[in-house]
Amino acid sequence: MPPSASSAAASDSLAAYPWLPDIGPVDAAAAERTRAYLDTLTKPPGSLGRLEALAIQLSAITGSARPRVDSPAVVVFAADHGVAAEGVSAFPQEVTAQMVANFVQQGAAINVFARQLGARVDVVDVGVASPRPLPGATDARVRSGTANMLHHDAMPLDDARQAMQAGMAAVERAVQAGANGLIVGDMGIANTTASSAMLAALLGVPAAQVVGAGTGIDSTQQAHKAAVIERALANRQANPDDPLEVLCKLGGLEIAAMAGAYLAAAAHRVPAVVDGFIATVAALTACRMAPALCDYLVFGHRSAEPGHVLALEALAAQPLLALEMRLGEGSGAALAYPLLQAAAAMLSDMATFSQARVSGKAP
Ligand SMILES: O=C(O)c1ccc[n+]([C@@H]2O[C@H](COP(=O)([O-])O)[C@@H](O)[C@H]2O)c1
Ligand SMILES: Cc1cc2nc[nH]c2cc1C
Repeated sequence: MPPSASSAAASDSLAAYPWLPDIGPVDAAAAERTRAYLDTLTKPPGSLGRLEALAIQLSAITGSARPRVDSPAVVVFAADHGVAAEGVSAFPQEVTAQMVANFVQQGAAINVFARQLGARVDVVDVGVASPRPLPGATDARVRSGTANMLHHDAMPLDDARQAMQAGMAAVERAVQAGANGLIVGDMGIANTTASSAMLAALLGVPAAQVVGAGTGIDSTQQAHKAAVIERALANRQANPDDPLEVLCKLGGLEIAAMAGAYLAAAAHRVPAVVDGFIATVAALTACRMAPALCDYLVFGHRSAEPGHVLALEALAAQPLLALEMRLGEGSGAALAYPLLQAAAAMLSDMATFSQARVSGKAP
């Protein structure tokens, strides 16, 4: 996107959503300098492929010739979904709170992958349907789960805004504590239903095209899930051109918090790695609210959830990994994170042709 288009979009979003942080365009000059510098390093030009594009993006985001991403933080937002009552998940709702306890006790996949990165995991309750507070989690609960979108709007505007602000606050804490990279994850039984409904509304596609197995439902259950979503879409009539309305009518509190987290990370010029399906729907929503955001996001992986491909295409995003994972929690983003570190190390540690006295390309 040319800088003028991007800054116009940024100020448009500020006018529409004055409570969002101001996000300027990424640093095109820093990106250009890194693009040129990469060709002075001891490798055939372009031979490190998409790692080179990633290094350029890290320079564009941070404005630095030597971007640093050595101190990542993981934030997992947890919330429940009223639509779970429709039998759309393979697991019962209480698993959300139980997994929050597992995150706190360091036993989940994201804890294991975060440890490999030396990153702390902040588990933020923005809407779990359980007694509060959840020991060891950050209590930022807006309400105890959304309403069932089949019969009511998932949440009022004030709740969505509060959840987005909880996401921003979590990033603020991480950045103040020294984080220079963010891995954002989700936990919420039935949140693939909410994400699928949002995506179908935003893209104007049938639910059957975006629905998948989630935590592991079979094809009959998937047909039921798609039918529930179609009825919810008909009942809610969300305006596809109003991403905040789509979030309120069909979304979730952790989805709102993730959207806020991406926006806050971009405002701090800190790269945020987007995880799987739910995370990408949150990113799409945030990018529709503040188009300048998109250049600040790194897409970690392509999940096995079929709607993820459509969400990525809508963002023109190319994920780094494709491991057939469908876990959430930020697990795919955490596994991709070492690629950001490799891209940054390439810029800071590789010798140039002249330093290493290696001959350049033959004329
Ligand atoms: O991130 C993904 O791509 C993803 C795909 C399928 C399932 N999940 C996780 O599984 C939960 C939602 O699945 P479900 O079947 O309850 O809608 C929620 O906690 C998500 O983090 C996550
Ligand atoms: C066990 C379990 C772990 C999860 N992590 C993210 N979503 C999940 C859903 C379930 C069911």
